[in-house]
Amino acid sequence: MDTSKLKPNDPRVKYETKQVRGKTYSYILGEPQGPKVETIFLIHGWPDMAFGWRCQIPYLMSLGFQVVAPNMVGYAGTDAPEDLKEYSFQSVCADIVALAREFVGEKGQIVLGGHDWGGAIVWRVAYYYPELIKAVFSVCTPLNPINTKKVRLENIIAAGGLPNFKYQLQLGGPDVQARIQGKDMLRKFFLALFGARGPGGETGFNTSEGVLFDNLDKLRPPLLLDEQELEHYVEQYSLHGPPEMRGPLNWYRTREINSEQEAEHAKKNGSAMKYEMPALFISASRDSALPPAMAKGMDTFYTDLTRTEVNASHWALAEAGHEVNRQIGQWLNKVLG
Ligand SMILES: O=C(NCCCc1ccccc1)N[C@H]1CC[C@H](OCc2c(F)cccc2F)CC1
Repeated sequence: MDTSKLKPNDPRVKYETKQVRGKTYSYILGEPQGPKVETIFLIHGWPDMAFGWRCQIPYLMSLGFQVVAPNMVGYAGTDAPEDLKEYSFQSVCADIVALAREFVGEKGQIVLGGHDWGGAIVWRVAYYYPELIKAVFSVCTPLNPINTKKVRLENIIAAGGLPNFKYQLQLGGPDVQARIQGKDMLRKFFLALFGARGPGGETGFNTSEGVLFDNLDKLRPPLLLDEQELEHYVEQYSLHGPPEMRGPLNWYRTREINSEQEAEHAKKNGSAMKYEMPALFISASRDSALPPAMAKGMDTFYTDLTRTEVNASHWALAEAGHEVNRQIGQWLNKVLG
């Protein structure tokens, strides 16, 4: 079968919706040609959508997987509720479990993969619902152990910690939501986030400041997306009326909810984390938000962790698509036998 990357509205896959815990979830569904090996769920990050897995979906279908790639809460054809609790790790995990049960039933299992925020989510799903997960992998995002300390990100950064997370302060604030509205601004926003440069090499985003609004008008191709892909991101993000970025940005407004919920969970269940299922972590050598060094010490939480690396930026799924696919395929072959 043709394993080239999906185009926008590609006829090789289906575009469906399901009601999940009171929300409409839209997702890409890829069916294998022959007998189904397993069902695999792919969870995207920010500012992305199911289409962000375009290089992986046809490849995994060719290996015999049924592939489900949801647009996560707040994104594209999925609802963007007002209530921030709907964007908390525990709520998003429950959404994924409910959607997975629609495909594999009450006793079945899935293979679960994530990129970026999706990587943070898959580690949480595998922690809270290990019985559902046959194998789990994350691209770029290392494990962030259950966070029972209620330290605010502002304080960590003011103390000189996590400088590579400083952009998250801007994203959680009002500016990007207020200033990135309408198709023209969305187009400039995606030029910035997917690596377009100005005539003097200016960037439109960096991990210490976030979106650099003054540079947005200077940005020109090339970037990691081609023209059709860029338009597809703009179209899909425009499905939510202005302020189009409210849903995606809500993912940066849940730190306190998450730490409260995780402290509550830890009080009842302890905070020991041990992953017994096969796990794969693919780091991206040039990811400025999630550098490989952040994974230091993560191995101790796993009984069966495979660690690999790809030579790529944060956008490893598209930038190093073939290598990412090769590493996932090799690992799946090893763990599924
Ligand atoms: O913000 C994210 N992605 C946007 C990247 C934008 C970008 C575009 C182009 C170039 C560079 C960057 N991702 C989140 C994903 C969850 C992460 O939180 C979990 C977590 C911890 F809190 C602490 C330790 C490890 C850990 F994974 C925090 C980054």
